[in-house]
Amino acid sequence: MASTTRYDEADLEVFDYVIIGGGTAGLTLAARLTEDSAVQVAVLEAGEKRFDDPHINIPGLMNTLYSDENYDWNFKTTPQPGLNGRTLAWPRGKVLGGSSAINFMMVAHPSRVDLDNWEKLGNPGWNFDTLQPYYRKAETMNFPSDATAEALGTAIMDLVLHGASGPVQTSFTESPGELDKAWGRTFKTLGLGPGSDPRAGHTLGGYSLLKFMDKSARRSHAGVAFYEPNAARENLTVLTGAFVQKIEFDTVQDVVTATGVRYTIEGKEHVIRTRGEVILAAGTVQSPQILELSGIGDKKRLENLGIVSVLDNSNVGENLQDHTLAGIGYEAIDGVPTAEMIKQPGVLDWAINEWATKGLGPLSAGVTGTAFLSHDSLLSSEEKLSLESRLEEILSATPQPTSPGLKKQLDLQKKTLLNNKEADLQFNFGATGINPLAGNDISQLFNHNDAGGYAGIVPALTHAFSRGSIHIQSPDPSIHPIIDPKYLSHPIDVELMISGLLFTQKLSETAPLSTLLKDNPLGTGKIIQPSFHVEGRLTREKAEEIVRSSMITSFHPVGTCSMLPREEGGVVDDRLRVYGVKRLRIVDASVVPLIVRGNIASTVYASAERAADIIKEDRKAV
Ligand SMILES: Cc1cc2nc3c(=O)[nH]c(=O)nc-3n(C[C@H](O)[C@H](O)[C@H](O)COP(=O)(O)OP(=O)(O)OC[C@H]3O[C@@H](n4cnc5c(N)ncnc54)[C@H](O)[C@@H]3O)c2cc1C
Repeated sequence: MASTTRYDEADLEVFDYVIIGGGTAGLTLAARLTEDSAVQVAVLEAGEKRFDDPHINIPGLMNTLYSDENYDWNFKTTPQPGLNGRTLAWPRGKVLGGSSAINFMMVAHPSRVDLDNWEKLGNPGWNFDTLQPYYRKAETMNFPSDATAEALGTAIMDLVLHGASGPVQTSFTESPGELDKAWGRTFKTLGLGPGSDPRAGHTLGGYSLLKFMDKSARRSHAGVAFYEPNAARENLTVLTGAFVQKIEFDTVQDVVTATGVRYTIEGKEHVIRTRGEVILAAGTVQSPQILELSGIGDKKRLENLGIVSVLDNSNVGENLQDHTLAGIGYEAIDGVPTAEMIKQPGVLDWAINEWATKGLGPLSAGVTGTAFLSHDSLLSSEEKLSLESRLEEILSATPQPTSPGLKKQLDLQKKTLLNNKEADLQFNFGATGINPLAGNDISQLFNHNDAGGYAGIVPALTHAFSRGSIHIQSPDPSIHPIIDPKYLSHPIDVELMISGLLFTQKLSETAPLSTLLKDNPLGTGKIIQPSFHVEGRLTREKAEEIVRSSMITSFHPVGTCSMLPREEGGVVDDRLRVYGVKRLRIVDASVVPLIVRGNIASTVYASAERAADIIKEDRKAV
């Protein structure tokens, strides 16, 4: 039985806005648009409302969410030639709250250059300065206790840059272990400590990160942040278990206008109508899927599937970009707490109790550290010279993009890459081992059979050069689209991932982290987790093998309905209106035209906050 609000009545109403997808962006929009009690909003969400579910709420249980159809759409990529032909799992949240309810809860921030690039690509008003207030608007940052602040070195946090009254709660874990405390200090030893709050727009270096959780270490996601406090609003209707099939249009004298949405609930078909707009917020996989199912996309592709073309735009589903990661576990010395301790009898029950009663313990932690580094700071000066000449070589040898839009994007990316003040890699850190074979089932990512406890150091690309696509393969909405990210199809991505893995070795050998990790008895550095089969030291060749055999998504796909000029790859304009259709917008991660560094949920919230203001302005102007 679907847990719904007034779905039986919804067919009879006509709404000002019908939002497809009650996820990160969709619920942000719904909350902001219904601040005006005269505006009627309906949200259609295929997943259910699971606000009291411990699997969602307890940070350390996040791995139990993946591959489970109660939470995850369970998408898979096509076999990836760059990854030895492997097929990867692509988790996406199928629950009220969307992917914010199943993500790793890491809070990150793009650089000024990242966001200013959006404007340079032809989107006036989308830049660092215009978006910065919206990051604050969405957030309430909870300061850590004095002891935690001291242990984690959070003095860099600048109150002015954070929100104090927004719906989404952010906090630090109040139970840092020895490894968590060592992370930021290790970067300081290397002279790579951050000089300012990561939100300043230019910060590089390693630090302990904020998580999307409240003071009691409960996950703060779009469902509990934006929907729960507003659930009683008369003008907000949220239908869960509502699976959208397609958008309905009226076409009069070649003018196509969105008028409603067809969806099924418990197998029965319904149509919900709007006098205003349909807003697609189904995420990077399903926003292009729903457009194509509705007849918006490449005409030939759709007609081959028997779908009547409503609007020919071959940009739909293209420009797919993602972050990718491949990590290594280094063995912790005996007695240093790691996630593996949960395997001991009785510890899980104790840990759940610690979390439930005090918001503390190992389950309140998860990923605790991150770092943003330019390739410039990764290596010795000799290695750096060799890498830089290789980068130049690869960049000039790689075939140039034929589309003018992609050329503009890659030119901006090259500038970022060659700018030593911009990050090329993110390094994530948690006191846990990693399963190198978990690519096809993320629920197994932290499950491994190696004896001992580990510290996982996980480099991730910040600005991948590879581009892929997502397209439907059937007119049946229940058939998953074809997801082909073309990982590592650009050789720069391979080079950077290799450099990232090599740098993990350097980190493991730098104090204080090094003092908490076991030495290899053969005198070859620290002990790398046995499943990675590294004998002796990690070399470039071995690192490439690990990248190709264990690299996975970093879960941040964007770009499939890019906000760009149409002739340069765009699906929506700078007011997020779908080109060629009236009363249809897209607001979610799919509109991001060029991927930004780090975890993107904060950027999705900020963009949706800004989108709400744009939509309100446009409503006034009518
Ligand atoms: C495993 C994982 C880990 C991540 N870790 C982090 C992290 O630590 N930090 C971070 O900042 N970001 C992280 N991210 C990324 C971030 O969470 C997402 O980029 C962001 O939440 C996407 O927001 P969205 O609004 O675009 O889509 P979503 O939040 O996914 O919302 C889309 C919604 O639309 C619904 N929907 C889709 N199709 C239909 C349909 N046909 N009918 C009805 N409803 C539909 C979905 O069920 C979903 O609720 C992670 C993501 C994942 C999956």
